[in-house]
Amino acid sequence: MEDFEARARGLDAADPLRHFRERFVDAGDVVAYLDGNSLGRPLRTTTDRMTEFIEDEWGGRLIRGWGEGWMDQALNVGDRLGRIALGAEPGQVAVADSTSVLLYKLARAAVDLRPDRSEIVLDTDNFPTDRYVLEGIAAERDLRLRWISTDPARGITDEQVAEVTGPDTALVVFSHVAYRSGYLADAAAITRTAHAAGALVLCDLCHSVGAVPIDLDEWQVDFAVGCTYKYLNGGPGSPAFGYVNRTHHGQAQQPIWGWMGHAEPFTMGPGYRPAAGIRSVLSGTPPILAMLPMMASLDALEEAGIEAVRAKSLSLTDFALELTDTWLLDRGVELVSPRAETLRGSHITLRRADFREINDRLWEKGVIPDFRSPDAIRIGLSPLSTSFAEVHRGLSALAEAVG
Ligand SMILES: Cc1ncc(COP(=O)(O)O)c(C=O)c1O
Ligand SMILES: Nc1c(O)cccc1C(=O)C[C@H](N)C(=O)O
Repeated sequence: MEDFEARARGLDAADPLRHFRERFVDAGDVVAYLDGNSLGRPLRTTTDRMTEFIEDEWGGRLIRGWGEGWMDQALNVGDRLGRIALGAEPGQVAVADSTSVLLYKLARAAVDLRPDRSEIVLDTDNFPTDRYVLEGIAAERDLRLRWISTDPARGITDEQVAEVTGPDTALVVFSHVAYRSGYLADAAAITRTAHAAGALVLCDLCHSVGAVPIDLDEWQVDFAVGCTYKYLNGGPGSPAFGYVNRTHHGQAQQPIWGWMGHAEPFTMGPGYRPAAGIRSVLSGTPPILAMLPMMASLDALEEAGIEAVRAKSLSLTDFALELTDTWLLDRGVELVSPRAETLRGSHITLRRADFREINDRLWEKGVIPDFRSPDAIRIGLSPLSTSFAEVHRGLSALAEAVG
């Protein structure tokens, strides 16, 4: 019988990113945190960064801060995020709002670029907010939703997109990594397929950003959104980001015409005139304070490099899959995630009828995976903060709980 605990120790000792773990705030009672794909852990430097900001920039500079950098912060942090994690040249990413709101703004802008087309393509297993927001846009713009039925263990494929896209398709919306299964979609192929039909794409990056390499410019994605509280450790409710490919600047027009997206916000004149470029994505005052934790995380991500992060993510999920195969699959547990590396995000999902109750028991013991109704447990592995020992502790507790 293999000693997996020793294996985990060896994997941690050989992990080139192991030093990053100490940089995260220690959650005293937590035995294994396996939910970084829902809410990432804070970096220790976040505390200093926030204190300094409150004392010096906000407390010291007060309203003068807007003229000393805050007005551009949503775009400067967007550029940095674009370079480190999104494969986006400067001037195409803004940090603002929540994912739901940005999704609405950019999907509306997208369908309005194809006014003679009547359908939005999406898949049945996309995250609820994506489905609901698109239902709302369809009602508002008198469009039809064209559903791709996805097997929860898989995600959306370009072949499926090819089957349903055509001259009526205005927009294809999909998640790069599926929230339930962790399936990694081929964003470049889906984009090519949509473009071949004359449609645009909007990609939801919530479950990939910070864990999986992304190359939005190279893939020629039209629009993208994502959150910063998962693998970017931005904290609960931290702002989202939106990407608008440069080719659409000056044409794409989002529907919430606030003063911060105006060409001259402080003129306060009559009538809306959108700012040039990505600034027009903004509506209201940018959440300056709420961007700070994510900035600490971007420092760490830049230092580690996204390729090394991806390599560790794959080793972590490999190890979790091996433990699953050895301890769980003969006990009525089903794996609902792809096994192939090329199709894997940074979480794996397991299913059994009694997992709701088992998840509650694990949380009581400080083992924290994530439960998704009706019967799935997600094991989310955040490469900079999760150790192999933690994966071992978490899955052995799960194995014990399933009996
Ligand atoms: C794929 C995906 N899209 C969107 C969201 C949510 O967006 P919001 O930050 O607006 O709650 C989540 C998670 O909450 C998600 O997993
Ligand atoms: N965004 C969340 C929230 O505000 C509260 C609790 C959980 C979440 C989540 O992150 C859900 C998550 N996006 C998911 O993949 O299920």
